[in-house]
Amino acid sequence: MGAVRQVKVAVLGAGSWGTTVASLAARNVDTVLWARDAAVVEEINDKHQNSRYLAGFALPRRLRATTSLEEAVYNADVLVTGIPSHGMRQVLSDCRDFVRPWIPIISLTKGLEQGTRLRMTQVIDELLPGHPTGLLAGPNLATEIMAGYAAAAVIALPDEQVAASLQTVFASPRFRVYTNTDVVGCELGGALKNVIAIAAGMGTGLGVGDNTRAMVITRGLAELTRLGEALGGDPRTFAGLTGLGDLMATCMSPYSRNRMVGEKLALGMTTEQIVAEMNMVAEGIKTSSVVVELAEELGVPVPICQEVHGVLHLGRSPVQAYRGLRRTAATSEIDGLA
Ligand SMILES: NC(=O)C1=CN([C@@H]2O[C@H](COP(=O)(O)OP(=O)(O)OC[C@H]3O[C@@H](n4cnc5c(N)ncnc54)[C@H](O)[C@@H]3O)[C@@H](O)[C@H]2O)C=CC1
Ligand SMILES: O=C(CO)COP(=O)(O)O
Repeated sequence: MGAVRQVKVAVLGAGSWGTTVASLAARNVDTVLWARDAAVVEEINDKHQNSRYLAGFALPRRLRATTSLEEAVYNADVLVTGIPSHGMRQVLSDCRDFVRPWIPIISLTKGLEQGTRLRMTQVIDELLPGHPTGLLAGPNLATEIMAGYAAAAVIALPDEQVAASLQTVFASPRFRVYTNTDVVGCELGGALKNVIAIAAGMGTGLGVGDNTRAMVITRGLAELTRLGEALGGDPRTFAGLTGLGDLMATCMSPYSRNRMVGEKLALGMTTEQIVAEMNMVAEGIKTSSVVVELAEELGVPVPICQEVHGVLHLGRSPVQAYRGLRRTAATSEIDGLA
């Protein structure tokens, strides 16, 4: 993939992040963005904007959009999927007849599939077997990237050379793209941090102190690392951009949708009310259930995720959740299990 300008990229999903990554790629290579909504496609092609998801930002003029999956995908050299986890399987299934057999497929999604409990690259491997499959992740709040703030991400694929060949597709002077071969660790970091961000948001909403929030973030990292390692991730990955880095960005930023969900729960809203008034996805809501199931099956303690799940899905209150966390026994910081 040396002659990068000749590479054709298809990005599926024109939400905040799909549109942002397509905008990054369009500055380097020929890029087409697939959206299911004709009005979104029309606005991107005619006005170079996506006001529903990225209001106020100008998109590259060379970025094209289409509602046709076949048109987006049939001659792509790289397929990028920015569909929320609950819709990924269906969209992949709809486009599998058009995808060329050898091309890399890169997931942008930070969630686990309900029911199957699969990571998104596993869902891709199931529906489109035989492709080099990986992901792009890191502390990357879409609106900050669009506004031009510097950031870094990781492109993770099992083959280092394929990962390295894709760096230039997404990178810019303000967007550093590192490589990693630990797909499992990078993918789990991105999915699990969303659940901890809901806990951090609840803390913000309840008015806890900064020390308390730091405790939640740090012990959240311990939880994420423990479960991630049990599921096959490299412990070093969780201290990197896709683990600690993304956890910090998401827990600290008022732009994070997951943190916002936590804040609204603390104000007394129910999960159903919050989802009903959101026009974007907060993956941590669904992923919290999968995390609790996986942790129980593997015997890995995840007290913070369990409290978040309790508030989101079992009617516990955020105050009860924070009281519950205070009651968790403090054991050895490094080897302890809670
Ligand atoms: N927004 C951000 O800053 C970042 C988001 N992500 C991840 O990227 C993924 C996508 O998130 P966003 O673009 O932010 O979400 P969004 O809520 O802004 O947009 C979601 C997009 O997916 C489409 N969609 C929803 N359900 C669908 C379905 N069943 N079938 C087909 N299309 C469907 C929507 O029409 C919309 O275009 C999520 O997993 C998120 O965690 C990752 C990094 C940064
Ligand atoms: O993953 C993200 C930043 O890296 C975006 O987080 P939210 O989905 O919580 O907005």
